[in-house]
Amino acid sequence: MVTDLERNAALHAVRSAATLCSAAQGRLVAGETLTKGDDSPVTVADFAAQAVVVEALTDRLGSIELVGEEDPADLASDDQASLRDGVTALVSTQLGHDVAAGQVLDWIGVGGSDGRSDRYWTLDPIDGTKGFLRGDQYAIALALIEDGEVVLGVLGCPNLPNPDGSTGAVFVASGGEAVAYPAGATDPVRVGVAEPATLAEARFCESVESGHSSHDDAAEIASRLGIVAEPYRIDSQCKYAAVARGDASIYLRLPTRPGYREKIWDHAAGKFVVEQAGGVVTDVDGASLDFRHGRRLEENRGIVATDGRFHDRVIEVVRDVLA
Ligand SMILES: Nc1ncnc2c1ncn2[C@@H]1O[C@H](COP(=O)(O)OS(=O)(=O)O)[C@@H](OP(=O)(O)O)[C@H]1O
Ligand SMILES: [Mg+2]
Ligand SMILES: [Mg+2]
Ligand SMILES: [Mg+2]
Repeated sequence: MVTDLERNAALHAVRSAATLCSAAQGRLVAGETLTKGDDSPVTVADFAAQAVVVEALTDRLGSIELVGEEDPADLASDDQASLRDGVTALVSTQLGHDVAAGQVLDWIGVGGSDGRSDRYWTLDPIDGTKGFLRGDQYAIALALIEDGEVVLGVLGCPNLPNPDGSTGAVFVASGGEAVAYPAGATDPVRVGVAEPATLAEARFCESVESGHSSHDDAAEIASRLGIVAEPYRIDSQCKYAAVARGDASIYLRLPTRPGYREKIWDHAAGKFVVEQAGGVVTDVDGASLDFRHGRRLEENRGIVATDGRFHDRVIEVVRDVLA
């Protein structure tokens, strides 16, 4: 069960992080980006966004359990002093008052939970960091998980173009529906998946980076399904938003190497937005995503999200191609 207090706190937290990230994107200077141990990039804005989400949630809800992507240990060494200062400055600007560096690191550190309890939050403060650095799409993804099931998903997509010409929307999924708050709108609009009459009319989306999802396998799957439209390549969990509101009807995330396990924060919020908008999300074998195994989806491989109608057929072809 999700309380109104939790839903409102999560929406406020994601909006605050989105404001911070929008202000920071395009203004990063040399030294404000770091390569993590797994060779992936992280910026001052990723750390700062995690801090402001924790501040917003704990201020309204008291202590929380959170599985967050970023780790304050990456900022701890003496070499990282200027990165720490950059993070602290972004957080202070967003909160409107000076905050001590130690406080900022403590907030980020709240995200260190192992994700093995009955009820926890998970956060990707910037999903699609490579897209963020390129000046493209990224998302702030926050979800609440209860007994291994997502019960609340909030997805901030600050650069997503809206049908009315505005830019940016926050998607909220809970209680049987998915809604979007387009930039500037106070009232939410209901979002629902597209229902193309035939698979041939479907459009699929995939990662921009071929290292995150195999473009070659996706092209083969699309060809076997008779899909003619070019793939919609868009960074981050904006792919889930695209399926949820009908910009595309399939999202394929196809393993690029055998041992990779998806991180829970890369999928929890987005997959719930698609489901509450009427779609279906599984792994490439058609199995439900299982959030009971800690920080990674240990029992799943890859992702397939669809509008629902053609899910079984898509899985059949995905399994054939990946076999
Ligand atoms: N090998 C591999 N396979 C699958 N996924 C991986 C892999 N390596 C990294 N990651 C995760 O990909 C996250 C970004 O995925 P995207 O779909 O947004 O990528 S892309 O920007 O569209 O190319 C990215 O999330 P962020 O770090 O939050 O950006 C990573 O967690
Ligand atoms: Mg990352
Ligand atoms: Mg991510
Ligand atoms: Mg991230």
